[in-house]
Amino acid sequence: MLKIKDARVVVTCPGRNFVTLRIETADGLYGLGDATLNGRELAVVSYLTDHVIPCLIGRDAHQIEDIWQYLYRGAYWRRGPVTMSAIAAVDMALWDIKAKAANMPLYQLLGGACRTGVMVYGHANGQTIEETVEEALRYQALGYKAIRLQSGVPGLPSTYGVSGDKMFYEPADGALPTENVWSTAKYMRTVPKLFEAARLALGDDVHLLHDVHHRLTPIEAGHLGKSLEPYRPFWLEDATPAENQEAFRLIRQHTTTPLAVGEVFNTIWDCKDLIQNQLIDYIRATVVHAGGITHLRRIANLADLYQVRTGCHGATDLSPVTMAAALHFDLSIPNFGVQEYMRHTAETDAVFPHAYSFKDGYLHPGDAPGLGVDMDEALAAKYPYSRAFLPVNRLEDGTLYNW
Ligand SMILES: O=C(O)[C@@H](O)[C@H](O)[C@H](O)CO
Ligand SMILES: [Mg+2]
Repeated sequence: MLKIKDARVVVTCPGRNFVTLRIETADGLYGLGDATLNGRELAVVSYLTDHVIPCLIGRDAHQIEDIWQYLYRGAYWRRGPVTMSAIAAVDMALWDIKAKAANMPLYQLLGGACRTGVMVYGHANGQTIEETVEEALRYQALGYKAIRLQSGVPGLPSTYGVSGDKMFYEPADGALPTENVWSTAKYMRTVPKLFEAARLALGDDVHLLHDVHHRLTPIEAGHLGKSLEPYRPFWLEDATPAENQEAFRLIRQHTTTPLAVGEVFNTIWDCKDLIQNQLIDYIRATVVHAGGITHLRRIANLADLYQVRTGCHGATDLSPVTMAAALHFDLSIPNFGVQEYMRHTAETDAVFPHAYSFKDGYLHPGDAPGLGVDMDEALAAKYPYSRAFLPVNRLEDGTLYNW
């Protein structure tokens, strides 16, 4: 028995907000879990402190599955990003503790390494197609085997995925949500030109990805997928909002461009139909927003039956704790596809020192016991919470649209 003695939540903002759960056992072991939900952070803080932590004290940290079921079924109100991020944080911290107790890196407990490294994709973005291609060449020179391309759209003042500080794109800001303007027609004219230019400049050996960020109708998505086929994209991400899983059938009827979806999913129920009907190629659910390693493994196992591979979300709002958890998971599953990797700032890396490292386009979680991530709490305390919102999006006539 590894008795849970204490647990607390730490909120810090080294450039952006992170919520971290720290669970301690009676024998002095501790584990970390990420609970960051971008733009809605404090809801998860309250969920953990007010409703979860009191139920954890005294339990056996070894009983990961039982504690997962206890929190999921015990809430009665199932699913949802706040609940599932809170459960994820507990799950990550318990896996961290178990692997530390075994004195092994977590991936060993998950079945051992299935590959030598985790292929990651970086984000190349620019105001123009030329600038984006230039940026992509920079990623290629750093060794990246896969690169996501997002460029500004002529006629629109700002576009999702494009920022001044290129390596460290962060959409959340402001005392109130930023308002962007969107035109599907203008966007649809730009993306094929971007892919044509990028394929020409980068050659055939690099994987090119694109995120539509939930902005098209199914028939528009089918059209975009078809128009990108000549440039062989690795995937088209979040082509339509996925509350309507059935919509992907329509997209599929029109294009062989591989489809990725799921960064906003929080349980297997959000992607079950998409997977079983073979309507997607990559599932993007991730450790922190989909109930932790325990639940993500369940999703990956279902996906494996249908040759659907993983492509875990890995934006900067997922802390180094999630990044480490994702890497142990990625290394250990048979149907890994690719891992998103947006570099954290130096301030964030200093608060969360970690064993994972990048080499030649691959990340490796390292061989430190547990997740291989720590938290410098004295440093974390120097960066108080700062409220930030994700943007909203309006059509040119002012209609509120999907961001
Ligand atoms: O779609 C992505 O890749 C991300 O940038 C998301 O917009 C972000 O993680 C939301 O918090
Ligand atoms: Mg995305």
